[in-house]
Amino acid sequence: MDFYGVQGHHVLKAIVALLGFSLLVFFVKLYRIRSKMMGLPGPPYHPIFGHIPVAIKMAQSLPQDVHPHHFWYWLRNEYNLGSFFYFDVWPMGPPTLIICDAEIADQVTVKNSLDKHPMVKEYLKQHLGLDNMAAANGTVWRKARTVYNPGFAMSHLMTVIASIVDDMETFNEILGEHADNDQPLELEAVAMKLSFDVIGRLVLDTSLNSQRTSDELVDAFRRQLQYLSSANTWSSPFVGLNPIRNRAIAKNSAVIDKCLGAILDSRYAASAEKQTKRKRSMLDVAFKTYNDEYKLDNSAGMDASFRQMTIDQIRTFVFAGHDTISTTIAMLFYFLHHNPSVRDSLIAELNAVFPATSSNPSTSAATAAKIRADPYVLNALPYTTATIKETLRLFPPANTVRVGTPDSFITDPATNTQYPTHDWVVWPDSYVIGRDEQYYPEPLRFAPERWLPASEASRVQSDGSPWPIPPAGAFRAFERGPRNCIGAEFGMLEVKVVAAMCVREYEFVPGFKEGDACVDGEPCYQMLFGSAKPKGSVPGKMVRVKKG
Ligand code: HEM
Repeated sequence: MDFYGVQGHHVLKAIVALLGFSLLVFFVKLYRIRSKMMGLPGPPYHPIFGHIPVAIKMAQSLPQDVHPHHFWYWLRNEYNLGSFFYFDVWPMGPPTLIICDAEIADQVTVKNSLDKHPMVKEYLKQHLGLDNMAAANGTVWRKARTVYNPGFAMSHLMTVIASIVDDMETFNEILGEHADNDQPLELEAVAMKLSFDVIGRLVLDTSLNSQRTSDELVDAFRRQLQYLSSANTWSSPFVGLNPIRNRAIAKNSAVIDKCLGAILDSRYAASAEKQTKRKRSMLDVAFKTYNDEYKLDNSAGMDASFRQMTIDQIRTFVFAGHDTISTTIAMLFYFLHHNPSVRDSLIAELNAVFPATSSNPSTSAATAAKIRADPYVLNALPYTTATIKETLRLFPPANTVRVGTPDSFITDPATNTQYPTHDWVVWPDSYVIGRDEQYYPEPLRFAPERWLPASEASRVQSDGSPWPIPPAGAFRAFERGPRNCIGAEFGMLEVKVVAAMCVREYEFVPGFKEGDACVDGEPCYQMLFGSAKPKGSVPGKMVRVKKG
């Protein structure tokens, strides 16, 4: 048989040769990867299949939808692994070095901050653009961080708090409607709309009002987020090839660009005038830093590459900020339900700082008034801060993934031996470190007292001895070093406002059922959905707290 004049047996030979070559490349790579693992610490290793047999056992022991945080915790416990270990399931996933020790984690993030792994850019580029701060490295990252750092400074955040309190009042009302109608809710999903509104205030100085209405920009963002869950290397490496999915992402992206571009252009034109006013949006702050740095004059119009970079960064702030905060809010309510004595202590602090008054008999109204008058009061809530930190310790919603290099090694502090990072995805794991008994006695106990200042008398364990002070590197919910979370202070402030305005008026009753899948006995485990999200978005009911 002829194919366009080429004889059939030639075609067959070409196919066989191609297949043979591909197999050769595959086996050479397999050999190279497997031989790198020899002598490195990790679970039981098969010279051909690597850790795939272990991964199969792990998959049988955990629900299918778990976040990789649970993989690393399970492996460490199951095989009694130490402060770090290597895990190689290639070609099912990239060979990974998991760090479970505070000091070693600091070696790759603080002392020598390794670049973000290219797979982060690969994963995020369709959603956030190529220059997004979360995935960029080198000068692109440095420029973005320099432009936006002033917008996240505490002095600037405090100018935004009053408008955020408006959104919080809406959130409080919505919780009340759910309680009064006895309606089940997914708490994280309800809190996510609040997060969109709050980020809109911070970044765009706009009321998106997505808690009550639909908005073209927010709707496009929300549609876009649906495509995140399947886009992870572990579940399906082929998902990025789906043309229907890619078209939908491109369409949403165009809507987001259009909406943000319109806001940007009008703000840029008005920014010169706004710089004289006290309250400025993050965009105004960014424009000023940019203009100062490049000695530009607004009237010349915005440089096209700066415009695209700005759109990418705003997308990044929405992406990085919306669900990390909503997860933290939902998990705070969840942990408070299971720890009534913590709830009592939290309420005691809030009552002392934000008492109801004759002019504002409801605690939320009194709190809103006090925060509007003096936003810095939010920095004087040690127990509330401790409760949020404890929530983040047990349920860190995000993590970093770095790339190893030929000249960077980790050093085991116990032996002073160096181990390679080159060709490994480097994953310092905040979840495993946050549950390590050497830093946190009774690690599974929700005990905010461990975060209180050393001078606080209540900073004691059940046996009366003081909680040990964990090393700084053991709390990594916002990561550490130059690539730490730019929105950490803002995230803490927002959750504090929720706690102050809502916890005394509503209690959340989780709705997990007998027989629901659990991880370590916990039905509300972490799932992979962009970030580490709580199972089922934390289903349950809101109940009004009885007065008196
Ligand atoms: C409770 C809330 C939050 C948590 C737990 C959290 C956690 C984190 C973590 C762990 C990282 C490191 C990620 C990595 O290395 O890939 C990170 C980075 C980042 N976060 Fe947050 N975040 C929170 C809120 C926010 C908010 C509100 C914003 C913005 C409005 C934000 C913006 C960012 C950005 C832009 C980065 C990348 C920074 C860089 O690489 O220089 N985050 N966050």
